[in-house]
Amino acid sequence: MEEEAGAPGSDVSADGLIAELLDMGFDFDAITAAVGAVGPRRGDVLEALLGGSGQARRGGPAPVRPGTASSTARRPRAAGKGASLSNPRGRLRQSSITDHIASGTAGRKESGREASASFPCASAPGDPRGAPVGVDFGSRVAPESAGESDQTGRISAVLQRHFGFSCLKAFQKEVLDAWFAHRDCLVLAATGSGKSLCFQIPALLTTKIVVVISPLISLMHDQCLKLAKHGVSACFLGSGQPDSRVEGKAMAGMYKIVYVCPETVLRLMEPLKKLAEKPGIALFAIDEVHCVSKWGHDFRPDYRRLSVLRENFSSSKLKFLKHDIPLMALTATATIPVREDIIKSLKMSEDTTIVLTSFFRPNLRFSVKHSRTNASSYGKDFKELIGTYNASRKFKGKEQQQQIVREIDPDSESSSYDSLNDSESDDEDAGVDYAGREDKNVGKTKIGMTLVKENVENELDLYPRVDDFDVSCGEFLECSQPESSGFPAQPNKTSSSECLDQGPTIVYVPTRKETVELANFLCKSGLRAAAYNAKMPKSHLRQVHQQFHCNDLEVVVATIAFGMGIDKSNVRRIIHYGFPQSLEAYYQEAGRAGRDGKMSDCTLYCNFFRAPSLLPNKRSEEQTKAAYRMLRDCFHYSLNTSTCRAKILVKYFGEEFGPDGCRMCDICIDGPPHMHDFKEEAIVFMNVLQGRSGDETEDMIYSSVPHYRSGVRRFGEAPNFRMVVSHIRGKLPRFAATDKMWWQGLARILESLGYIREAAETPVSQCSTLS
Ligand SMILES: Nc1ncnc2c1ncn2[C@@H]1O[C@H](COP(=O)(O)OP(=O)(O)OP(=O)(O)O)[C@@H](O)[C@H]1O
Ligand SMILES: [Mg+2]
Repeated sequence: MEEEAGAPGSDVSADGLIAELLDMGFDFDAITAAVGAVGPRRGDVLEALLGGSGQARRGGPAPVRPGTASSTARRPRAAGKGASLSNPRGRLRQSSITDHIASGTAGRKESGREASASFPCASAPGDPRGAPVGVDFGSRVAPESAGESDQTGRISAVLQRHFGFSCLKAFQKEVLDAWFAHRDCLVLAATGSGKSLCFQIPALLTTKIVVVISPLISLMHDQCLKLAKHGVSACFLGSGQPDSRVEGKAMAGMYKIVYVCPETVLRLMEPLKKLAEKPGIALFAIDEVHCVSKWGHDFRPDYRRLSVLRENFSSSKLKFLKHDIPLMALTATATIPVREDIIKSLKMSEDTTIVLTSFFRPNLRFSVKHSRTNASSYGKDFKELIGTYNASRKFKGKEQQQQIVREIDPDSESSSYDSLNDSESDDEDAGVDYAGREDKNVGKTKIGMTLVKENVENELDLYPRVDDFDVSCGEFLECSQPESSGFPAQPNKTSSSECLDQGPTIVYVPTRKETVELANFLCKSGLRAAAYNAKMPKSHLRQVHQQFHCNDLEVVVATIAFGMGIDKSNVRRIIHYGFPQSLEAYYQEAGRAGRDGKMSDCTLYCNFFRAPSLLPNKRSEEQTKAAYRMLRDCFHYSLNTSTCRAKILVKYFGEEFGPDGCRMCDICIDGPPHMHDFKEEAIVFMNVLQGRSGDETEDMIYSSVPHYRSGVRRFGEAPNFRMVVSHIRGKLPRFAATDKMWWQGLARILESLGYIREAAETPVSQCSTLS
């Protein structure tokens, strides 16, 4: 039987333990401090680390469900059965968090392969994949005949010298082994686990160039800056590249790592072939590779065309190549169908190595709350957040706080937010898209800069755009000082005040307009907040990135345009104020939190009736259906009252979680709610939906699934939800005082059980009885 974390006698070497704990998502500094304090006993170190998280939380924001989380959060999950995952080729067993906790995990075998959960700074003994396989190391490193220990030594040296890390994580080693073997590799590892290092290290082991395909300028910029700081020359190419000479220099091999957006790769095929000949291309890394798949949440058509890489850079096509140039495809959010689609679409080779780690993030605490998610609920929903930040700078003078407000909105006296309070008026507009609502305040809002009207038009950022960012500098040399490139040298040091000891918050909202509305509201409540959406001027977006990285902002209120790949260690809260587009998008965005391994909150505020109105109408039928499918998964996630949130999320990516939950989420803490019998209400609702009086309460047989609309009803269409509720409240006195939101919840439950359907969906003909 596997030993539980913290059990006596579960000691391993300090290096092995550090590697295990890194894999679990703990911060390196925290681990070494804990090992220093309590010695290299796994149980003691875990206790110290988890105790430390609890302490950190006591000093941090109030927990979502106060009072109960801290004690249970410290309990390690019992070692259950190791998670197994049906991976596309069945070659590798997925590691689970229990692997990381249980002792003796390294060396467990499955399917003929070692699923080592950890390794110190040396290859696992006897690992056949560690054998030297003719890597062309070029002039910087030893010749190909070098043994495995030399290989490990070189990696260690590079890791220490450039990144200051003492060990690779187990999965990083697996990936590098595949690269040494010239194999294509699909890397599926949790957000914040360190995927970037997998393709950055090869650039430092050879004289060849690493070409990285990445979807966003902001992401490329961020990574280039970090590389420059670590003494690695890099550049990015694409529509956002301000210096036309950089492309030529990159194709001449002057930067170790070249980031390219997918559109540009297609244009650069010929120069890349020359680069492959001299000085050579070590690998093509395709980051955020879920963008390849139509089934993924960030589908980018140009990613699909990246099959040209396998077609053109093989030894059969380019005679000077000894081996095909390996493809390394990486993502944190790919469901099983998406993985299959990726391998097929990119034409990855038959013997592609799939490196699969647990998607579980042990320090993320998930919860769901129900809300109107509009301006009328800001006051109530953000009270705690505002209190948290304001309290942390209580020693600051009142005068200074007022100045912040004046800076941000000189028109504060005319603000509509003055009227915001905790009242829960039964606003009939709640749940209706903002499109039809006039907000005179927004056009004249200032958030550190003047926003013009077109910045706040009510549109969704459907896909993050590649040119999402405006940069002044397009190349990043080893000697570049990060300051000169715009971002600070110490990105996680608080530069402006002590108020950010909690770490910042990202609030995701569905529409661009809301980014401005909510940011304005938070600014007026005394917080340092900024809006971020794709339609804002790029100079503003750049400023937000910079301030966010410098800890000058407490809250960024953003659409999906902000997030993918953002690697800031101390983000403490991710709030989704409204439904995400899919659970994949949700997990990706939530993954921005807690990258330092400390406890962080991921809260979803949902209004079941608002989501469909946010689906853009310019979609094909197929896209609309897919969007509904993804939304329905989000509904199920939020409607769930009995299964651990983390369990549902990792299951979505095909991972079995074992019998226990995370013991941190709202479900694990609060348990399932008391059951209520709402049969009478359900029958009334369905009767009215079908045009009956609603007074009959006996079981009814329906000839088809009744439909309803959440929007305005047109002639001949299914009844509008608002009318149904008005009818119930008007005609049936016992329901006169009922809340519309309550009926919305009931309707979504009925829908999830198949009793009713929203009219925009394809009708399903079936008989249902409520019994
Ligand atoms: N071997 C290691 N030891 C310690 N820290 C590491 C190691 N490898 C990577 N890290 C750190 O982990 C953090 C996250 O890395 P990275 O941005 O590559 O994550 P990611 O897996 O690409 O996440 P996402 O899916 O969100 O893009 C970085 O700050 C990096 O320095
Ligand atoms: Mg990444």
